[in-house]
Amino acid sequence: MSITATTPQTLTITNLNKTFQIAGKPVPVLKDINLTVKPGEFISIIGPSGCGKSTLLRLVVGLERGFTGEIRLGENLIQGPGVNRGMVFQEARLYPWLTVAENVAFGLGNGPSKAEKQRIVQEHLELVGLAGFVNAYPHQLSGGMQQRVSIARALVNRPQVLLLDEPFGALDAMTRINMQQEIIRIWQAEKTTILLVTHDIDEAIFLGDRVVVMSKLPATAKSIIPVDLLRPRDRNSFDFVRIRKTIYSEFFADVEVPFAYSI
Ligand SMILES: Nc1ncnc2c1ncn2[C@@H]1O[C@H](COP(=O)(O)OP(=O)(O)OP(=O)(O)O)[C@@H](O)[C@H]1O
Repeated sequence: MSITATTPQTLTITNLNKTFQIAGKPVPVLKDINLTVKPGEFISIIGPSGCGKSTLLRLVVGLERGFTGEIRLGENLIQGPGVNRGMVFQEARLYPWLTVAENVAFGLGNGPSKAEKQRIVQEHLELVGLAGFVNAYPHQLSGGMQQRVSIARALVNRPQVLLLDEPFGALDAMTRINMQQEIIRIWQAEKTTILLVTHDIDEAIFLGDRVVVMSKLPATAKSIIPVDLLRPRDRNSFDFVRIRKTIYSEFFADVEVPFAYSI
């Protein structure tokens, strides 16, 4: 059963442009990004290193200012951080001196009573499969378990949009595949809208309803490829391989590679 209270709304990114100042010079990073994400949709974002994928997520979560264009959740303009959006980073970023439960409770602030907090934390630890680790400390957990804690912490305020910035990048291959299945299970239970940045094209296809391929700087959303495959997905199926080929050619179309690739 879902523990998400609010129904997700459409996320609309319109004519989004972001320029950084680097060594006194303007560096346009994002150029005319337009993307409409349906409530509960899972979007994967891939693109060359340094093209602005993290910047895009940071703009949606409200951590980055100074842009032109609009980001809206439903009717509301996004102008800063808010509890309707949660973010998970590549490294779990847990407080080492707090227990698992205290780390998850941290995001709840002072609003709920102690008993209410305990209930919410327990629910979310069950959701990520860590109900038995309430009193453990981060150093007593594996990398995958730590990432589950950070996912629970990001979900604890029942966000409408969950932003995942290479959340499995630091994990070994087996744990990564396991976590991909876990995130699908959580997404299907919670029906949260998800934007995932990844460097792994197979991961993007395995997880996403659509894959956004960004260009090199200044980055545009140069193609948006629907992944019309039933779930659970088979990475070796003919259609998965077909979509992988399409994405590879989009991805490498404007990136110089010193080798011939074949798949
Ligand atoms: N706070 C900042 N100030 C100045 N420039 C920045 C800042 N943050 C990011 N940039 C620049 O913006 C560009 C995009 O960075 P970003 O981290 O969004 O890329 P990315 O696609 O997520 O990279 P990667 O795939 O390597 O993680 C880079 O050229 C980076 O130097």
